[in-house]
Amino acid sequence: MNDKLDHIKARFKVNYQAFTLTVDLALPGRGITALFGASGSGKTTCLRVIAGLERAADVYLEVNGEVWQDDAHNIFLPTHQRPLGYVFQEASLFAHLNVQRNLEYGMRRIAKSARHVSLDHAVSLLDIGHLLQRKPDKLSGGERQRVAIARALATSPRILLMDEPLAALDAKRKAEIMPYLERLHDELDIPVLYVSHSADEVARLADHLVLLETGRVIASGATQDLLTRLDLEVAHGDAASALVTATISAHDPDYLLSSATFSGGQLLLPQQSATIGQQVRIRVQARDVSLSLAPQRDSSILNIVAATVTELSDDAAGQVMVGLDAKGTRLLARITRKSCVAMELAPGKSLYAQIKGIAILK
Ligand SMILES: Nc1ncnc2c1ncn2[C@@H]1O[C@H](COP(=O)(O)OP(=O)(O)OP(=O)(O)O)[C@@H](O)[C@H]1O
Repeated sequence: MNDKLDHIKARFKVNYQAFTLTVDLALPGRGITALFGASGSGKTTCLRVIAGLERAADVYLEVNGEVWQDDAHNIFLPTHQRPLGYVFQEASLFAHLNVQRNLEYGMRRIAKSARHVSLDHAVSLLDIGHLLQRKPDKLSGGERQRVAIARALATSPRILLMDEPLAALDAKRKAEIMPYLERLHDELDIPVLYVSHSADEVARLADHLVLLETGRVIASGATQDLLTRLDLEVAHGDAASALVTATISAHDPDYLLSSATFSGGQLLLPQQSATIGQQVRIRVQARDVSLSLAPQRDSSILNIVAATVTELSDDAAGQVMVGLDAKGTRLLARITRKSCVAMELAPGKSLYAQIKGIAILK
C-alpha cells in the first residue's frame, strides 16, 4: 500500500432544512486524518454518512479499493456490512457484560476469514488485560474508552471512525489515553478518521487534516502544511503552531538535554528517552517564537535558527503572524505590529527565529 491521497474517496451532499454539507475528499488510506472544525460544521454528519447511518445525496464512497456506496450505480452497503469501527465520545459498552464479553460480542459478528486483528492484539495494544473481568460501571472514563477502542479494533475494521473520543475526559485522562492512540497509529495499518475540535489533539495525532466550516471543506492536506497556512484561521490566534519533524542526534547527560536535527539545523530539547536516529514530532507555538535580525549570542534562548520570511498576515489586534521557512520547515512567529514595522519585515527577508518553548509530541 502506498501513501497516495486516493485510497479513501468520499463524495456526498447532505441537505437538512437549515444546513447543507458538501464533501468531495480524497484521503490517505493509512494514518490518522482529523476532521477539524467548529461545533456544527458537519464533522459528525461526515462520519455518519461514511458509516451508512445518514441519508445523503450523490454519494460515492470508496475505502481502500472497496466501493461501499455509489448512488450512480445503485450500490449501497448497509452499515452492518461496512467493515468499520466506530468510537463515540461516550463509550457505549453493554453494562451487563464484562469487558471480555463486550470485546467478544464485537468480534463474533466477523467471519473468521475476515479477522486480521486478534482479540489478544487489541487487548495488548490498549493495555486492558487486567480489566477483562470487570463490568463497565467499574471502569474509569479513560478505561471505558480504551475498551471501546479495543472492541472496535476486534471487529478487524478497514477504517476506524472516532468521534471526539477524548471530549468527555478531563485533561489528566486525555493525557493518559493519548499514547494509546499514538500506538494505534504506529502499530496498525488501519486508517482513522478522527473528529476533533481540539487544535492540541490534531497537532499531536493527525497526519492529514480536513478543515470544515459550516458544511464546506475549506482545506484538506498534510497537517504540517495546513497548520502554517496563513490564509486559514487555524494558523492564527493563541493556539497557532508549527510542527517540526526532527531526528534525535545526541544526548547530553551533563545538561539533561538531547539534540535533534531538522531541515533548518539543530534543536536542543529536554533530555529524551528516544534513541539516536529516532524521529520525533515537535510542536512550536507561534507565541513562543521571537525574531531578530542578527543571531543573538548573549541570550538564554538555546534554540535559534536561521529562517526566511515567507508571508505576513494580520493576527489579533496589534499582532502580526509571520510565516517562516527554515530551509524547508515551516515555522510561525506571532509578534507585535510595532516590531514588524521596526524590523522592516517583508517576504524574502532573512532573520533568526528564537524558539523559547518546544513541546515534544512523540
Ligand atoms: N438529523 C438532523 N436533522 C437536521 N439537522 C441536523 C441533523 N443532524 C445534524 N443537523 C445539523 O447539522 C449541522 C452539523 O451537525 P454535526 O453534528 O455534523 O456538526 P459537528 O461539526 O459534528 O458539531 P459538534 O462539534 O457540535 O459535534 C448542525 O447545524 C446540526 O444542527
